Formats: sequence, structure tokens, C-alpha cells
Amino acid sequence: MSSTGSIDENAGSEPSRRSIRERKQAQHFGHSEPNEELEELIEAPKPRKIAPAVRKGGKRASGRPSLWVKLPLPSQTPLLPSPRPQSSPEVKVENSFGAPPESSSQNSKKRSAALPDSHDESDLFAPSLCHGTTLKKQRLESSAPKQRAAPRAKVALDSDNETRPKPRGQPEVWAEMRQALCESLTYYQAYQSGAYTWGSSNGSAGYAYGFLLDNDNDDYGYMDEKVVITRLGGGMTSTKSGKMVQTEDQSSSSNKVTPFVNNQRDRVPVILIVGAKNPHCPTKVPHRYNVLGVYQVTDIWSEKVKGKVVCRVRFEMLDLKTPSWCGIHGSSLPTPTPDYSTKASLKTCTTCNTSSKEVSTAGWMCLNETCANFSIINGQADQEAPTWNPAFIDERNKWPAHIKAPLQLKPAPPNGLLNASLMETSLQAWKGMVCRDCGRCNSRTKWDEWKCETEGCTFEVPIHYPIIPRSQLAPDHAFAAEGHSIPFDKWEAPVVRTESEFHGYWRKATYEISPGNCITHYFANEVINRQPGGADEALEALQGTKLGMQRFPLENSPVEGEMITKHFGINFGLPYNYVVAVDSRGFSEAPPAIMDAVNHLTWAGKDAIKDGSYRPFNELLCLGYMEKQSIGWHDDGEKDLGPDIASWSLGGAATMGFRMKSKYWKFKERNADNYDPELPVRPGSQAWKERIALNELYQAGHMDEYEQAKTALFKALDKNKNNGPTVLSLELRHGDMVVMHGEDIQKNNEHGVMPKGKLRFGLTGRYIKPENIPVEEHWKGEFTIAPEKVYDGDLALFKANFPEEED
Ligand SMILES: O=C(O)CCC(=O)C(=O)O
Ligand SMILES: [Fe+2]
Repeated sequence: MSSTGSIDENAGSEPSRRSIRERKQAQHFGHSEPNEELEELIEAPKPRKIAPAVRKGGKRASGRPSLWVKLPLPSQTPLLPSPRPQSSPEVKVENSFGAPPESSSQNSKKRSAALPDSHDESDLFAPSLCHGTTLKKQRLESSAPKQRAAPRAKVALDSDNETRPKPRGQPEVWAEMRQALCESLTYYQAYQSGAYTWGSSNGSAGYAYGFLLDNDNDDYGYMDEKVVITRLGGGMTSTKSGKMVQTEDQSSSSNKVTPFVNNQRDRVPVILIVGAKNPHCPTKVPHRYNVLGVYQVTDIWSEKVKGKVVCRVRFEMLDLKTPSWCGIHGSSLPTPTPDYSTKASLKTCTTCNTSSKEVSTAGWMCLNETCANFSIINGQADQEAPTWNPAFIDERNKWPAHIKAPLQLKPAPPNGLLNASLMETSLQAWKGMVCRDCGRCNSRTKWDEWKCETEGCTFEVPIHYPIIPRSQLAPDHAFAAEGHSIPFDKWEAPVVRTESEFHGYWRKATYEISPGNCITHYFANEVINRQPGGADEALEALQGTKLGMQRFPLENSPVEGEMITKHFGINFGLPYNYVVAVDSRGFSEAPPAIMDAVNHLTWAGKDAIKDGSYRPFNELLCLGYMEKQSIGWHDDGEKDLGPDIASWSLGGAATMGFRMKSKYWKFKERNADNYDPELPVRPGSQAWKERIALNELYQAGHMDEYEQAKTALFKALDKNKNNGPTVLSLELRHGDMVVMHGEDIQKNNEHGVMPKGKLRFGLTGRYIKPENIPVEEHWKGEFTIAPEKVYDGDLALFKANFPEEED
């Protein structure tokens, strides 16, 4: 899949999960495609800004390009009239640029490359999309039940918008937030591009499904209630002031253009959406994002503006019987029986012998990019303020009535009865909802319901989950085997693994990531999991309990407006200081499965931390991950937290990775001259082994070899690489626990969790320093477990079964 376009390339993204306090988080964007991968997650480390090259500022260009010509395509077909027989038969109708469709290489890989973050494609925790972000650090003054930080604020509309005439009607479907738009509409899941395209993997460039017309800085953009003309993007660079300027020619064969060529050739309609920042909309747009309707692509061509080639597309609304909401209130309605005879004149270039439409009032120009006469009107290459040829605007191209949009403009709301088969489709499980009553696109912010966020609108769809059996969610060790689990963890230097240990039925592996900083993996087995209060019971109970899980807002939203994590969460015990809008319920009010988790984690914490620093966990965060939801790279180090953290995995398997933070991993020296061989080398950082060897040469006084080795090192160094390898991957299965012990784990390293199954719960226990929590909240972190219920690692059971074993 790819997502391309010229307009509003606000880098977007969406959250993966956010941890609670100040950890950096991953977010995702949902760039999905209609039928296959419905949701992609691209994850990047840390909160990060969109690369300027793809972040369009959004203000329209001031000053008009003085020259305005149109340029067409190579081959025979400049301005490409649509491929229907009735329109200009002399114009060839295939690929308007005469170029072969782009190959499959411009699929999701390319798309990812166009993302602001240069994340590593092979990064396990960067499956597709989710960009680092941080959960909002908003202190919860009190843990009184709090609703989600208010229905996401309306984003300020462009000031021009206010002065436009009143529209004739209201859009059938609309959104205030980009994430809600993308999560609710299968035809529009582009967080950072104007166009949402899909289907590029089968040797074609795919098709455009939806196109957002927003920050359109094309002075020549055009929109009325029937026709839209806009540019197709590419070649733009953001200036320091955020203004987008075209610095390169737009390529007619780029993946920003070819999907539209395919739409035109194969008669695949495109659904257009207008944003409040679009300066060309004839009327005031009521919402931030407003679905306009279903359009055909009638023409795609190139022209030269200020010396740069610009690719443009003309769209025509298919259904004139239902007048567009964006027409001017009180104006006469467009005739539903259009005049197909109006046509812009088509002239043949005497230089290249190709035909082009006359699109400008300034006169006819050859639109063949390869022609010496390209984009020249009456011998002039720079025309002043041209306007569109009215005949070109008024053209009406026939469209067979039976060809409809492949996707529903207003998708029906989900019915709320999720069953196991629907869980197969990740988007089904956690996509947004278009309100049946008011047409608003809403993200699914709560685990248990879809709810329209429009004030006064009461539409909601409660979700009734069936309990999915453990055998389906976590078949891994469903053999009823009583043996110890087989470990599949992977690690590399400088991580050191201790000898395998057993603790009754538990297998234990401890990994030292740096001296004194250890991660212990407790591998559960079947016997452990099926005990009362064990993983099997907790997995079932969590599915059957209304926990009130919701998605967290992210602090640094990479798209305009607020974004929320993909996964859901709820906090118990001491209030999570930095969590926004998450109820923090006391342990005494927690459902039994939560206390089972606390019980298990307390045992693991005590077992793993033997140096006297163990502090009983007084907070538990329960995260729910549906299919393809993950938590990207982040750390759990916050000043109000103890350094030790333990987690219990329930349901689907997951990989938990650890790596050094970029700021410590990345090689600092820009070139060999400022390399200092006396600085200590941090084990695990970039080229650390080579540097240690290099520094040894220096220390031994072998200067010639040192210089040679230094030159070789700098030559081999990948200076563009920002992140080091995952040095430890824990393969977590149902019932497993992990204890992180030591400040360095959070300070110098980061971790991420990528669940693989359809449903997983990650329950994480932490110690929150009570001195920073209001005294009246302290009771929330307190709990007592009856002595006979205190989890003992199932040791008594093990001893009863294996009385001959020694401790
Ligand atoms: O889901 C998990 O197992 C761990 C989640 C995590 O890293 C966190 O809550 O900070
Ligand atoms: Fe974490």
C-alpha cells in the first residue's frame, strides 16, 4: 500500500501505546488498505517531529506563479481526457503519461520511506506505523473518575473559512480529528498525505481511494460543486516559516500520480474530502474534515509553474442528482442532466504532433513535457495570472451509471457484536465509527463501546465480547504438558545471560544488560497457568470484566490535533501521575484478576530482586492489545517511579525487545579528525568493539596502525543509522513474567512490546513513590492478600508433586 498526495502532508501518525508517565512512546498511523492489511503501524522511537520534507505547512502560496502553463505528458497524450469513447476520440487514452505503471516496488516500502521517520524497516517494533510520542504528562490532581480529556477540541479552522458563503447543506460524513477520520473510513487512512492509495503490490501502482484536499497551496487549485482541480504533490519542500515551496519538478511517473492514472484508466472513482484549510472551497466548510462525494478522474496533466513541472488532476463529481453540500446556499442547483457537448478545444502541437486540451484562458499550450514547445503560450513561457478555460471547467464526462464507488461513502456503524471471527480482522476490532445520526467519524476510544463525541448526539454502540478461549488466543503451550517451557529468547553482546534456573515449575533466565542491571524472564508452563488465580483464569476474567479500558492521548501528536494510542489501558492502585483521563481505582476496588496479577508480580519482584532494594508494587497498569496493536520503543524511567518493574503476559504471545537509546548508541564524532581515543567506549554502542580495538592500538602507541584503522572505521560507519540493534528479545508467552531491575535499564535503554496474537493483556506492576501522591490517595495503593492466598510461585504444589527435589 502506499499513500501519496500533495496536500496536507502533515506528518501523521498514531500512537502505539504510551506508557504512563514520561516515557516516550510509539504511535501509529493507520494506513490501511481496503482488504488486506487494514492497519499498519509504523513505529519510531521517541516523540519525534515530522521531517520537513513531508510536512507541509499548509498556508497557500502567496503570489501567483507568473508563468502558468500546462504541461502534459510525454507520449502522445498530453492533457488526458478520460478514456471514454465519447470524449475526444483522437486522444489516446491509456496511461496519460505514456509511462508504464510503476512497479510493485512502490508499495508500502516506498510509502514508509516517505514517512517522516526514517525508521528501520527491519525493526521488529516498527512493523508498519507508529511514531514515537509521549503520553500527555498531565498530572492527575485527584483520581476522581475522569472522563477522557474532553471531547477532542475542535481544531481551529482557517480564518478564510469564516468569511466564505454559507454552504447549501451539510456533509454526510465528517470528522474533527485526522485520526478519527482515518480510523473510521476504509477509503481514507492516510495520516500524512493528501491521497490514500492502495493496491500497489501486484505490479501496478494501485489506485487512489480517497483524497483529502486541505492545505492546498496551489494558487491554481479550483473547486466548485461539480469539479475539483488540484495538484498531485511531490517535489515540495517546507521553508523555515512552514510554507511549502516547490523545489523539484513533479514527476508524472511518480507514485503520487500513477494511482490516479489507474483510477482514470480503469474507472475507479475516488472519494474526495475537503479540509477546513482548503482555500478553494466555494463555501464555508462546517468541520475540519468533510467528505465531499464520489468523483471520477477526468484529466491528469503537467504544466510548468515558476520553472517547475507541476502535475494536476481534474475530478468531476459523479452524481449531480444529489446536489453537493458545498454549493452556495440559495444558489441554483446544477442541472442533473448535464450538457456533454461542452468541451475544451483540443489542438495538435505543430512541433511534436500531440494533442492537448486548452485548459487556460491565456491560450493553448502544448502539454507534452518532452516537447520543445511544452508549456509555452503564444511563444511565452511565463504567463501572468491565467485562469481556467471555462469550457474546460464546464466539461461533463459521461460515466456509466452502474459503476459506483467501491467503498461505502458512509459506512454503517459496527453492530457491536464482536465475535471471534471478527477479531480476525484487526480493523474490525478497533476501527472507528461513523455516527449513524450525525455522520461524525469517531475513534473507538473505549474498550467496551463506540460512542459519538458530538455534543448532544446520543448514538452509541455497546460492544459485547464473547470470551475467546485461551486455547484460541494462546495455543502455544496448550499441550497440557507439565514440563518446563522451552526458552526462545535471543540476546547479543553486551547482554550476558546467566545460567538457566528453575523455580519449581517456573523456568528463569536472567539477562544482564549492563553491570547490575538485570531483566529476568519467568517462563510459565501449563501447570502454573491452570492453577486457581493463574493465567488461564485471569485471561478469561479480564475478558469478561468491564475494566473501563480506554486509549490514552499522546503528548506529541505528529498530526494536527490530538492523537490517542492504539492500545487500551486502565490503571489500578496509586494514581498514575501522568496519565490523562484514566480512572485510577484503588486496589480494594479492583476485580480479582487484577489482584491475581499483583499477587503474581509481587512474588516475581521479590524473587528477582534479592539485593534488598525491592519495593512492593503499589500500582498496576493493565494494557489491552488487539490484533496488530503494540507498544513502541519507550522507557519506563520517571522520577516518581521506583526503578523496578514487573509485568505479566496474558493471551497472545509477544516479543519484548530491548535496545540502547539512540542518544547513547549513535557514534558522536562527525569525522576521524575529532575522534578521541581516550574517551571511554560504552559497550553496546555503535562500533563499540572496533573502537575498543582502535583505542588499544592508540594506547599501545601503534600510531600508523591506529590511523589506518581509524580511517577504515570511519569509512565503514553508517552515519545515517540512528538506532542500534535489539540486543535482547524476550519471547513472551501466556503466563510469562518479566522483571526489570536497575535504573540503567530505563535510563540508557528502551523497550517495546509487539504482540503477535489476536488479544493480549500486559499487566505491569510498578512502585510509585507515595511522597508525590496526595495522602488521601494512598489507600488506593494498599492491599492485603490472605496469607494462604499469597502466591508462592506454585512451589508448594511443585514440592508436593516432586517431594524428592531439593530447594
Ligand atoms: O505489555 C507489556 O507487557 C509491557 C508494557 C510496557 O512496556 C509498559 O506498560 O510500560
Ligand atoms: Fe514499558
